Order: sequence, then structure tokens, then C-alpha cells
Amino acid sequence: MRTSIATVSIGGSLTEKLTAAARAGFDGIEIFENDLLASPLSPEEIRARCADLGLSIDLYQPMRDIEAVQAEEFERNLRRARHKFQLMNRLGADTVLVCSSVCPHAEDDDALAAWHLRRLADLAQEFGIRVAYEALAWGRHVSTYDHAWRVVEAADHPALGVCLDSFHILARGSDPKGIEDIPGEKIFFLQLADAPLMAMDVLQWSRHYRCFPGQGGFDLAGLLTHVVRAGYTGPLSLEVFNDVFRQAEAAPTAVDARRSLLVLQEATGLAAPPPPVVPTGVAFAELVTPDVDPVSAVLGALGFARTARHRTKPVDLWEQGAARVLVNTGPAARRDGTALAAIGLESPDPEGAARRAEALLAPVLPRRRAPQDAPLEAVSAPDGTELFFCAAGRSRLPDWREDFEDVPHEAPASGIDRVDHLALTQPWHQFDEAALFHRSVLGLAAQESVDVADPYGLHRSRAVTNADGSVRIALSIGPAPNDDGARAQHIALATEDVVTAARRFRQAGGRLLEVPANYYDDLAAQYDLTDGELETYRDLGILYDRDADGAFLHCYTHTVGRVFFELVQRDGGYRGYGARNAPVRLAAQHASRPVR
Ligand SMILES: O=C(O)c1ccc(O)c(O)c1
Ligand SMILES: [Mg+2]
Repeated sequence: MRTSIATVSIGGSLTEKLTAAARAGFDGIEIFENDLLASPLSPEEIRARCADLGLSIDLYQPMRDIEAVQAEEFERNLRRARHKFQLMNRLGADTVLVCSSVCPHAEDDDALAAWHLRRLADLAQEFGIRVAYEALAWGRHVSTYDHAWRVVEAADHPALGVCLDSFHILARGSDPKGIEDIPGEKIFFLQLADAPLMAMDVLQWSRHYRCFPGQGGFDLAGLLTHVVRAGYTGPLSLEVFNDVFRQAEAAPTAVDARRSLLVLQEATGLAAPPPPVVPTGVAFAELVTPDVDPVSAVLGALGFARTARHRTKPVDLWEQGAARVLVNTGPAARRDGTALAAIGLESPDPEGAARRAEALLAPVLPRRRAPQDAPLEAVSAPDGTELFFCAAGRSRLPDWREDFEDVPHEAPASGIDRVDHLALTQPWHQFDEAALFHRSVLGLAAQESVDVADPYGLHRSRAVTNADGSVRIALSIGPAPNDDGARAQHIALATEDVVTAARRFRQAGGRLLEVPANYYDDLAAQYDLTDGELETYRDLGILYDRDADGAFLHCYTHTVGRVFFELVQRDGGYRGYGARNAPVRLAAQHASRPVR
């Protein structure tokens, strides 16, 4: 089906919005009146710009408080409508959206509303325009889609139909099954928006918190299925009022938007992109650094050994157990200080994974950096982290490891087994996009989002994982874009004995994050730990959590650039990340930073 996006859904000037929508691959747009009023372009110029960009103008919106008003007011409304229809003819837009009246003195009289809409449709028809009537969830008398349809049915005019908006339908808790009772040709337009489930005033919820399909809590696939069954053949159009998206850059937001529609179409059987290839493990984490000594020092203290060097690039491989860290001192390193720049994901089908990623609009990176390198499929995540799809368990596939030549080294220590999880801090405006990206492009499952208090604001954190937990990525956003912590990233390393691993790290000269004594007083109150255990944990800064399935013990190294390490011991089937301890950890990290 054709895809469209309302200009309110993205930031920028009208021209910027149009360009972003076209580049992201949308077929059409809904022009929101304010965007037109504020544009220096004439309607004819806007029309030409859209044509150049290959965009149709699928909807002009909104017209408000038209129906069920006093007679003189309705005559004034018709006059206003005539102006707008002339404007729409200049734009080349043939469908107008009319929101149900919110006017306090609108009458509770469906027959009057139908009569007014019929007269409006008569006028519209003279201009070759169709009127799509939408029930706002906070409409004065008409606030549900079935009520809007009853009014439209009563008006019985060929130029009058309904506009269905998933937000208004699902926010009101209406059963979308009834959509199938509306004849498809009377559904003139479909607007799609998701939203996080929140108990709040519905108008505020709608105007500030809508998000793209798959980013909230509504069942949009279910709703769309009913709309398609009804026989609707018009565009799937996103209408998302969101404070964050408005402020974000238009181009990436439009791509995020379009990806959300592709995923929704897949979920409803309307599109079949290449299926997800779920990664089966973490092949490596790659750090870039302009300053290799502190990175080598922390890896050495953790018991990693530098085992190999890339044949053509300034990249070292450090290993311990199945944990592998690449340290890249090449040109990229000079841009951003020490950072976690790439993740190697083991994939049963790297090419399939890349095809999926490309179909879902992920930027695909060059396969081969140098002629002799093994070809590696890679894409860029929304935060710029490069994701490499590395062959796993199929010897005929090229292997990234073959690009590395062993160097003489001592045996690594043995306490660390593998990477437990990787934690990536997202730019503040890309949190929802990141979760949808990792879920849809990589086929990972997203856990609930949790709020974590930081002394200087609130973090949000959400993990995406594969089924057996061998790939876990924790996505978070910090409170203040310029705060150091808001850009921190970390590599969590799994050990079966965090006490021994922490002691060894300290003995080798590593610095562990210090945790206040108050925390251990609280632990003593919460759990039946022995004095000896508490003393050991306090000494090493080990944090503790427990759930029904098991326990979680973890501690943190000092930070190098943007990056720190976590040592993690999971006992039993504990599946979380110690969220209850995160506020204490964040406060301790703030306290341990040098004063600026
Ligand atoms: O919030 C509003 O006023 C508004 C306007 C037009 C729409 O299509 C809508 O869903 C909401
Ligand atoms: Mg709407």
C-alpha cells in the first residue's frame, strides 16, 4: 500500500519536511495547515516541489468546528471552507480532513451534524474534493469512530467519508473490529499513530506523546487488519504529534517513521521484507581510542591478553575466554575519544541479516575496507554504532578472525567467560527509534523500559535481547545531552566469580568504582547476606540484586573516555541488569569524576 506522513510528524520548515519524507521513501504527505501558513512558498510552488520530489499531497488538514453549530456560524464555516477548497485546488490536494466539533456550544444532534456535513460535501464536490470526517477522542459530541460513521452514513453523500485515526480509536478503548462494518470505499483516509500506554488527559496524550507504530503500546497490526478487511485501499499515513520528534532532525526521523510502517506492513502480511536473522552471540566489541595506553591498562588488569593484530589496520584483538575486544587506533579514533564504536554479532546468515537491514532502511556499510580483508556485512545503528554480522559456525563463510595475525602473548587470565551485555547510550531524541531498530532489524526482543534516577536527572533504559540471552544490548538515554554520563557506554563481562575477578583486577592495578557504605546498610536490611559477604562486597564495590529466578552481583571499573567495564555474575536464572542499583552506580560515577 502507499505510504504517507503528516507534516506535523517531523521537524523543520515545510521544505525540509518534504525533502526528508521523499528521501525516506514516502509516496505522499498530509499537509498540516500551520506548515503551509508558515511557508514562504505559494501553494503552486508547494505543489511543484512535491511533484519534483515524487510526493502526492494526500490530505489537507484540519478543518475544525464545522458541524452541529448555529445556523449563522455554519454559513460562516461554508465561506471559510470555500476559501480552503480553492487553496486545495491550487495545491492539487483532493481530500480534506474535518475533525469532529470540540466547540462548547456545538449541539448534541446527529441529524444536524449530518445535514451540515452533507452541505459541506456538496460544496466540496464542486471543487472535486472529498471530505474525510474524523472523530477526535475529545470531540464535544462525536468522539468515537463508530459515531462518526453513523453521522457520515446518515449524511449519505458521495463526497463524504470517514477518516480513521488509530490514536483516537485505541486511546478511547473502542473495539476496532467494528471497522469491518464500514464499507471500504467510505473510509477515505487512515491515520496511524502509536502511543505509550499512559493514564492521562487524552488531548495532552495525543498532542505530545504519540509515536510511530511499534514504539508504543497499541495493537496497530490488529487495527490495520480490520481496516484492510473492510476494503480500504488508500494510503497508510502516519500522523504523529510528538514533542521529541518535532525537535529532532527531520531526515533520520522520517527514516524511523518509514521503517515503522514497513514493520507494521510486515506484521499484517502486507509486505514481506527478508526475514530477520537473529544474532546468536557477540563476536566482539570494538573500542576506538586515540589514547591506547589507558585502554590497554584496563584490559590488561581485567586479565585480557593482546593475542592478535589486524593485518592491514591499527587494530588489536584482546581475548579472554569467549570475550573479545578490538582496540582500534585508526583515524576514526581521533574523532570522539575512547568509545565503543562497533559490535560484532555472530550471525547464522550474515548476508540475510544485511538484506533484512537494508530492506528496513538501515545504512549498509562497505563490505570490505581493504582489498585483502574478509568481506564483512555491516550496518550502522541509529546512534552510529557499527554492527558487523559475523559468520558463526559455518566454516565456508569468510571469518573476521582471519584478518588478524597472532602476536606473541602470555596466556590470558581465566575468570571472564564472555560478554554479558553491551550498554549503549542513545542520543536523547533517538531512544524510541533505537528500540524499534534493534527489534525489527536484528530480530531482538525488547524488554520493558525502566526509569533510573540519576542525581542530575532521569535515565531511561531498555534492553533488547535474543532468546537465550547470548546477545543483550541495553539501550539508555541520559537526562542532559551535555552531561558526561549521558554519553557513557559500557561493556559488561560475564564471570562465574565476581569477587575473584574484582580482586584480581584491583591487584593488577585497576580502580573499582567505590560504593557508599549506606548502600551496604540497605543490602543488610534487604537480604540475608552474611557479615563476611557484605564486607567483601563493600570492599570491592560489588552491587547485589535478586529476583525470583536468581541473584546478580556486579561491579564497575573506572571510565576511560566514554567507556567503562562491568563485571557481572549471574546466579540461577536472573535475567535483569540490576536496575535497582543503577541510581547508586550513577551517583558514584558522578562523584568519582574529576571536578571540571
Ligand atoms: O489534535 C488535534 O487537533 C488533531 C488534529 C487533526 C487530527 O487528525 C488529529 O488526529 C488531531
Ligand atoms: Mg488524526
